[in-house]
Amino acid sequence: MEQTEVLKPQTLDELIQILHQIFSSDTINVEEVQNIMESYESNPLDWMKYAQFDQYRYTRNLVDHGNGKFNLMILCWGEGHGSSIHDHTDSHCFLKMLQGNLKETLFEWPDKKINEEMVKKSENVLKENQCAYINDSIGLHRVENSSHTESAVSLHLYIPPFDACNTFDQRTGHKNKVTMTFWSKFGNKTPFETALSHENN
Ligand SMILES: N[C@@H](CS(=O)O)C(=O)O
Ligand SMILES: [Fe+2]
Repeated sequence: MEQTEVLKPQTLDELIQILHQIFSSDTINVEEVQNIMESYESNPLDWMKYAQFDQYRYTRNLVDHGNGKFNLMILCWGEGHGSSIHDHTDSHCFLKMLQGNLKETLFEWPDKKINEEMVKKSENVLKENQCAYINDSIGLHRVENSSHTESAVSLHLYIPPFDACNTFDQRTGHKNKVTMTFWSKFGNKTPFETALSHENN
């Protein structure tokens, strides 16, 4: 344990190795993981093959499935692309910037009984190499690349993995379960039919 705290991953592969070590035990030290994710200095040569964009919306590209314990993926955000407001299915979620900036807006969980505009808690711009953390007890979020000129790339770590989440209507707080899909896995584009049968967040 002590050892991993001082390790600075030099490459994405090294970061992945460290994550495998850390998650071989069942306890999660959020701050430790956040520090390690942050200490990796993004090098596009490490992650280029996973950075596959779509013209219309952000893509989710699987990098490593952590022996079933975690999912590590690279999300590619074109200009103006954003997510809906969503939860994280009781998982831990780490979000590290690899390129560009993303705006994260936090929301409170809506009251199921009342139909009203959701309450914004905070807004934060995530910059290159920064690593944010969220889980369902912190709240819900929306993530956006608000730039009209630059794309953005982020590295997401989910423990445990999940493939469905709830999205929320900002005006009413109504939720909707959606299945999430991978645009590519391990650098290979997902076949069209498989990708089509699911929705993105
Ligand atoms: N949690 C989202 C991305 S996010 O940046 O909110 C997802 O896994 O698609
Ligand atoms: Fe998210």
